[in-house]
Amino acid sequence: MDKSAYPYHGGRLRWHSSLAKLTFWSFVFIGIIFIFFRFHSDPSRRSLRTSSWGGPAWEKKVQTSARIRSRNGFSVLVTGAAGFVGTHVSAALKRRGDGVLGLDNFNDYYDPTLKRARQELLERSGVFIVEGDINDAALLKKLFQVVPFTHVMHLAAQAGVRYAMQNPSSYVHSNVAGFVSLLEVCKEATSQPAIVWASSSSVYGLNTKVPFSEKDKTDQPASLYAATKKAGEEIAHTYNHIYGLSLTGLRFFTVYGPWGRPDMAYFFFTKDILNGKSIPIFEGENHGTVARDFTYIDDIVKGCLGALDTAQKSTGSGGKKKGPAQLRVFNLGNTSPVPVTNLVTILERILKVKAKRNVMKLPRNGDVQFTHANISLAHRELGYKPTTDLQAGLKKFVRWYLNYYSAAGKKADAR
Ligand SMILES: O=C(O)[C@H]1O[C@H](OP(=O)(O)OP(=O)(O)OC[C@H]2O[C@@H](n3ccc(=O)[nH]c3=O)[C@H](O)[C@@H]2O)[C@H](O)[C@@H](O)[C@@H]1O
Repeated sequence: MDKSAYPYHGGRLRWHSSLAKLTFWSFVFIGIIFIFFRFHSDPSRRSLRTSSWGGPAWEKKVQTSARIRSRNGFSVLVTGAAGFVGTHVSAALKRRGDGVLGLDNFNDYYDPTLKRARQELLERSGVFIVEGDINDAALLKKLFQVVPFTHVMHLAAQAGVRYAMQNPSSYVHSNVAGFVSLLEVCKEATSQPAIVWASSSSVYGLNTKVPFSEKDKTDQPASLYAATKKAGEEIAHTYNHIYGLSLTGLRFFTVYGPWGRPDMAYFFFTKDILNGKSIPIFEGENHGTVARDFTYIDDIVKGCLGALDTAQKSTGSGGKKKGPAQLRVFNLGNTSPVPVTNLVTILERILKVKAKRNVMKLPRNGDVQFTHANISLAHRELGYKPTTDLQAGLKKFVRWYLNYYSAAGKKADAR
């Protein structure tokens, strides 16, 4: 057929096809822009996205959750309440009659489904978690207007040692800026709360003298994570000095257990062993042992409660210091380091599956070769005495893991 005999028809076809092309390329363009903003946006901004808050119904929920139900009980704001340690501490405080209000930004550093499941667990025991970021000063101020918190258990943080190389700004955002934002609001309160917060064993960095003691220097952090926790300790000193805030930092040593963090080795080793995947096991120079002072969550919770119970009142009010206030730092470890290879052997025994071990040199990714806590100070001052060894604690973890991931058909979306 001679196409030129039908010029109009041919033009229409051409017009249709160019319209289709235009539409197609517009979608591609919009898609690229969407992907760009989804994956390249500043993580700090991403986590600042908060759900709506405020209004009489919301305030009532906040007040009810924070209401003290025991004699001499506390009213505690728990930041990072949907996190691993935050969930356990919130539940324990609630159980003994303290008022507890949670705050969490539910970011996607690891599977947020797990955080939502922890939230459900807490909600069933009467703990409400406000969805918001510690950098949101307006939200924090509002919370302090609604509830005169006696204590803040500050556990919100960007955790994980190795991830700091991938997303450094998230550490500065949460562990430095977020901490300052929280302290700013606390110091302004008419009745300043006492603050207990999570530092880390990683502040001991490249130290070689063991066990690590609070008296040791902490000026050789091996990761940005450790550096931000160390910065937190210095910031705590400043706010204590200028504003009279009572501050207690707890140096946690590799905390593990049920409802744990999927980015941690014991957790994803379990997942990978069960899936027949090989696991990378780090070793030091000349096949040197890499070991951790793994500490069971229930022991850590007891340490946290001990710290809250012995925290003295802040002395300032409305941003003005009235006198010297308490400033403390404690190691909370198990004080019996276990080589990572032994951790794997224990998991093999519990899971009844042989691991595919891929032993490799400790990468330069922020990891240190060993940790070991001296806990005599915490024992003396907080009555802290860990009672769970790694074998017993991992058994409890595996029981929870199998139950959690089989029960709801949930996928162990560990990393
Ligand atoms: O105690 C602490 O301060 C820190 O404890 C953990 O950090 P880490 O001890 O490095 O815990 P994991 O990431 O679970 O690693 C445990 C051990 O397994 C080793 N590992 C890790 C990953 C891997 O692929 N292979 C491997 O052998 C690490 O070198 C380390 O010795 C937490 O992730 C930090 O948030 C916390 O602050």
